Amino acid sequence: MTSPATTAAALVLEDGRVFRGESYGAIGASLGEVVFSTGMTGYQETLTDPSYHRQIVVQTAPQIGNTGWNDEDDESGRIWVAGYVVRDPARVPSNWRSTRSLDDELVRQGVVGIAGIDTRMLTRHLREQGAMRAGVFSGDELGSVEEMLDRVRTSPQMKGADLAGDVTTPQPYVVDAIGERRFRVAALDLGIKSNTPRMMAARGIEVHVLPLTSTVDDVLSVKPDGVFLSNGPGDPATQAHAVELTRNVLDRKVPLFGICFGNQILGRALGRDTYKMRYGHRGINIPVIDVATGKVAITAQNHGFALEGEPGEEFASDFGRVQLSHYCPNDGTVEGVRALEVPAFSVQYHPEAAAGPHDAAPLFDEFVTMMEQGR
Ligand SMILES: NC(=O)CC[C@H](N)C(=O)O
Repeated sequence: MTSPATTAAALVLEDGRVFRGESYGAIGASLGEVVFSTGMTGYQETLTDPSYHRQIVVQTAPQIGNTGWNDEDDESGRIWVAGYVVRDPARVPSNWRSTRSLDDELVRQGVVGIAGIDTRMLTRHLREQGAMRAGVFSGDELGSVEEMLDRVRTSPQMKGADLAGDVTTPQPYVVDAIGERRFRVAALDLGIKSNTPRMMAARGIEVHVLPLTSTVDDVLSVKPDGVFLSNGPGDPATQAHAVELTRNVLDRKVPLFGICFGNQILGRALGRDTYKMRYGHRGINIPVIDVATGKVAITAQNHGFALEGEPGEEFASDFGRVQLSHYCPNDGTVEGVRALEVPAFSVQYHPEAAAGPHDAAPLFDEFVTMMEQGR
């Protein structure tokens, strides 16, 4: 096999650091917030997770693309990452489900990437300096460092980014329950991953996925046994409408469950602020402690914002007492919130875990129990 000619590419960070490599996927320019993910598997799920909208993802796993691209693992209808940074792309993908190479899929979807990067050095830099704006440039877009840096420094920040509207479904749709329908859930789509309704459907839940602009009447017209707040991209501080909607749901005591962005929205609805973390949590082996039981779960995560507060802290809200129910022992970040007087809880991590460990899957059963008790 002869190796194809390579095209030079550069990753330019807002602080002036430049990493040179070769183009991977589409040739062109992409701008976004550069973040690293430590997952050793699941690159297809990562690439298609709408929460990564406007982010340039660095994979710390050195080899990417080994299992190609398949028709089953997408978490949404397209790749959402703005750009992609890898060390060593697979030359020959191999998997029984693979229908094409990752490289070809990135080209097909116009996603600009870069390969041959020392992703360990880059990750250490991001851990020290924090996630920041960056650009990947190749082909005609590869300019002088000054030019490229100027484009990076004039691109939008992640703090203050209002992005859920870009990824939400334009129209409501229904995911049928598998087997007998036991419950109906209204799921507010802030960037929902396909595996979430699937996990609910497997528990007899008919999921009505609703656009971000839905009103409380739209939600109630589903006659929901429960309301779900999904994951999603951007800064939770921009989501005033979702927060207000959540407050209306809490007022009516409809059981409510949220994941990731949904956790931040519920926390804000209960009066807590969110802040931007230095470099966030993205990976599939991140420990979380449940304050109530002291048990540790190994979890899949993808977040750059978090709720303020101390592990286990209790406080008064407009809806009664609340506890910050889960935290990450690595750094003390709040990873869950539970209302103690209305039926509502949420977690910052991913019980749908695609890819990832299944420790947290029972949270969907807890939502089911909450809906049973709500009847
Ligand atoms: N996966 C998510 O829902 C991410 C939530 C939010 N955009 C964050 O980065 O923290």
